[in-house]
Amino acid sequence: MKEAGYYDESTNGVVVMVEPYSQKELIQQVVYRILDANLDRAREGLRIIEEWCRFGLNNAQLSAECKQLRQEIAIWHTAELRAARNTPGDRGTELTHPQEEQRSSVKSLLQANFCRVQEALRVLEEYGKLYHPNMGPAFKQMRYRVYTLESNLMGYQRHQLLLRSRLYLVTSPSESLLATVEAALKGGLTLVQYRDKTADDTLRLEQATKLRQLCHSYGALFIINDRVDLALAVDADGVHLGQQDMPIAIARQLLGPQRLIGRSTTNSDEMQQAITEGADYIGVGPVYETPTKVGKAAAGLEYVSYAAANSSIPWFVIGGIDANNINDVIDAGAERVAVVRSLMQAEQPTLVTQYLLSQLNRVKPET
Ligand SMILES: Cc1ncc(COP(=O)(O)OP(=O)(O)O)c(N)n1
Ligand SMILES: Cc1ncsc1CCOP(=O)(O)O
Ligand SMILES: [Mg+2]
Repeated sequence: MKEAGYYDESTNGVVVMVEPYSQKELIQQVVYRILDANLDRAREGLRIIEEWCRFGLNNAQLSAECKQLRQEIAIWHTAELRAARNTPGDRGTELTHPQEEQRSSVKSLLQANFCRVQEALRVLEEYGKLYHPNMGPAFKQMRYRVYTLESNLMGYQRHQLLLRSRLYLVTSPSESLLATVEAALKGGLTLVQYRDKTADDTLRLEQATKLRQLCHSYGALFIINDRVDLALAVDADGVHLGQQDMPIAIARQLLGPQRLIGRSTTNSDEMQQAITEGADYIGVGPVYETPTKVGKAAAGLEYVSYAAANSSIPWFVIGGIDANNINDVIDAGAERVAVVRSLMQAEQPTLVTQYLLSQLNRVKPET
């Protein structure tokens, strides 16, 4: 015979009951406590995610899936499991990780809570097998649903932010790469592409990792030029592919449905093909000839007007655009602009970002 203490809720205080327990009963109590704690943990984590889906994203479908999962979990939270609770005696409640106290962004908050929910569901799946024959399979299925929820939520957020983005900074090699990008982010930039055609992969990995962290800390999207492998390696939001780069279908297979794929286009055929192949956005240009892309002929303002009338997905005009001519491309129908030199060579990237955005924000978006 063993002794075990527990918290008696009926007296509303800490009462250590000393009762005779068999070894089997003692183990059962421990299993019940594990189930009770993890049922709470999974539901709390889902509630935190649900609040963002509801109030942050205003997305009824994602909110409903969180709610449905919470309700399915609640069904398993029986009175006998609740009765096994032993909060004052649980040393684990005092343990917090320093990272739990600090979150750098909503994204990291959501990721931490998805992690928490998935861990709790895994515990419920394993220990649940000792409680009821249906509990293990039920929680396994819920765990997979939470993976799908996470992927859908992250993909939805990316697409929403892409739709809201009017200005796109494509970087060029620079001594002050991070400082320039940060200055532009401070001005309200929400979309950045890392483009370095000559650096070796060690430097690309290092710079792309730092830029991804920087962009995400400002809530901005981070895209990699040309390289799907690099995009995956640094957990970027997507990749930008030219006509000579990897086909969209293969990139999609590698990146999955939730990351963004952009495609460069210089004419109507390339535009239609990019849309048919499932690009999330297109580059339209070069509108003007530019030293950043030597030898590439200008597509001109006519192609901008064509895109305005025909593109069913977000499109960014690119090539030679600056504060002096931005209103010409806007007049031709552009609502979104991508630039390299205008920001990378600006003395005050924050001010230039604010100016370009102020011009673009005068037009109402179609998509
Ligand atoms: C937004 C955007 N549009 C077009 C391009 C050009 O891509 P690509 O034709 O592959 O040329 P490189 O940039 O790889 O030299 C782009 N990068 N971004
Ligand atoms: C990468 C690219 N693709 C078409 S034009 C261009 C470069 C645009 O650079 P800038 O904004 O300095 O003219
Ligand atoms: Mg390319």
